[in-house]
Amino acid sequence: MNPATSFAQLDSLVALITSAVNDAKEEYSRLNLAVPDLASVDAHPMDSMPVPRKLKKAAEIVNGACAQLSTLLLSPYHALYLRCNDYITSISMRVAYEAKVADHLKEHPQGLHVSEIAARNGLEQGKLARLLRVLATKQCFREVKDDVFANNRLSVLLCSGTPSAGIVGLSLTEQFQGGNVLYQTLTDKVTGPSYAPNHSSFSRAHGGHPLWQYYREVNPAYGKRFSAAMKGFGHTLSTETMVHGFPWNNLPPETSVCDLGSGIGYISLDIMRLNPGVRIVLQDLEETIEHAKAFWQDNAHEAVSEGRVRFVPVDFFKEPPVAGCDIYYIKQCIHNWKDEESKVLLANIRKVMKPTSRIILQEYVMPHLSPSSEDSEEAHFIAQAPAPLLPSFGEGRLLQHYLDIAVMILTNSRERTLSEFKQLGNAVGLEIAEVWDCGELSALEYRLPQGST
Ligand SMILES: C[S@@+](CC[C@H](N)C(=O)[O-])C[C@H]1O[C@@H](n2cnc3c(N)ncnc32)[C@H](O)[C@@H]1O
Repeated sequence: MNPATSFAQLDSLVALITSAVNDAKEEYSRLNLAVPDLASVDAHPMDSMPVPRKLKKAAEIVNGACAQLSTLLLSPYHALYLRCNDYITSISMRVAYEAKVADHLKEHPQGLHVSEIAARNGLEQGKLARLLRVLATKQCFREVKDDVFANNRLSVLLCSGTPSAGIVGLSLTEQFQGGNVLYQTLTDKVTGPSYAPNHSSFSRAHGGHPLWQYYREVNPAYGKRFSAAMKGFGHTLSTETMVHGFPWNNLPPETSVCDLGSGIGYISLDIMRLNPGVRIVLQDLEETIEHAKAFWQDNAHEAVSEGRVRFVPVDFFKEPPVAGCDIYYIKQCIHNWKDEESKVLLANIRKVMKPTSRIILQEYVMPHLSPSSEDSEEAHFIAQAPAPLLPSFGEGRLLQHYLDIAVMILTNSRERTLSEFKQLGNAVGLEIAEVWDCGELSALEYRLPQGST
């Protein structure tokens, strides 16, 4: 190929980056906000507000295009080696998290010598410094002088008690341990082809227990951490955007919303803050509903005392949820189960729907990566990235693929495409009426077919 022709792909990627960065600057100017400072440990206003669509898209394009551009310019040996060793970031992060490095640095904004950090957590200082340097290279922690480390915008989120601490712990322990035995799980004649929860790699690494049973019977402390992790993960997925993606604020007063598989119900709390007229019913397994009660008592006790929220334990496979609600909201539960169980769950809801009831299922809708994919319905609902990026935005939307594998490891389940969601609904007599773009996740709206009872 003519060298000049081959430069076109470099130029296209750079042009995409330039245009996306300009969009980002416009959004920060419109909101009168500065771009976050990576060295700062203070929360930025953008961290707790709905991320504007234009800014989110700009970040996805920059992320996808920078990754693609650097892969073009690096030698393939170098690029491949880096990918094979991505886990070194995870293991370094685990050491920093377990050894509470961020906590130790909290009172030392100017930084602390690694010998002092090591004196507090008992690790060998030379090894600790090398691990922290890997993380600092990935913009988590800063090395402010030789062997002196300080927190920054990312590392401060590793501190105990922050919203992200739970999801960091879950990712780096139970999920990581499961991931370690994924290959054995996939090549085992029994567990490889199976989608049963007790055949997950998590189960292989944890005495054969499926995840929920493990939390209930073996490690309730991790079970509690999982509930907190789901709330923290809301920040990763930009909960605010998820809540603003569906018109919750237009629902008439007294609309009943059953949050099924609610966890502690933090999204429902956001929904109620957006529309105080709604009536919430939280439904989950008994022990999780106890966590939900405590969370609502701490964060919205007046809604509890005024009866605007009810707590009703359920096993959603064994019995239907509370009957006759206007909305059945179910977020990131179906992705934990294979089709058979998912159909039972949806069929149980269908049994108690009124003709006007809607199911709002909030999940990732997985894209096709191939530019030749002709799923026109998907193209209608799901934004495609501009060429020469992968249509799915490549690394710009890596998170959805990470989560797809996380649920493979933890619960032996998967994220689904739009046509798979359609098939699930059709199998139990439900139709998809709308797909709402909620930023990271989508909200699929299922209704009963017209004229059905
Ligand atoms: C991935 S979490 C999602 C929680 C919440 N919707 C959110 O997005 O944060 C899945 C939830 O399903 C609940 N769950 C699992 N099995 C269940 C069952 N048989 N009946 C009711 N809830 C169940 C879990 O306790 C957990 O809270």
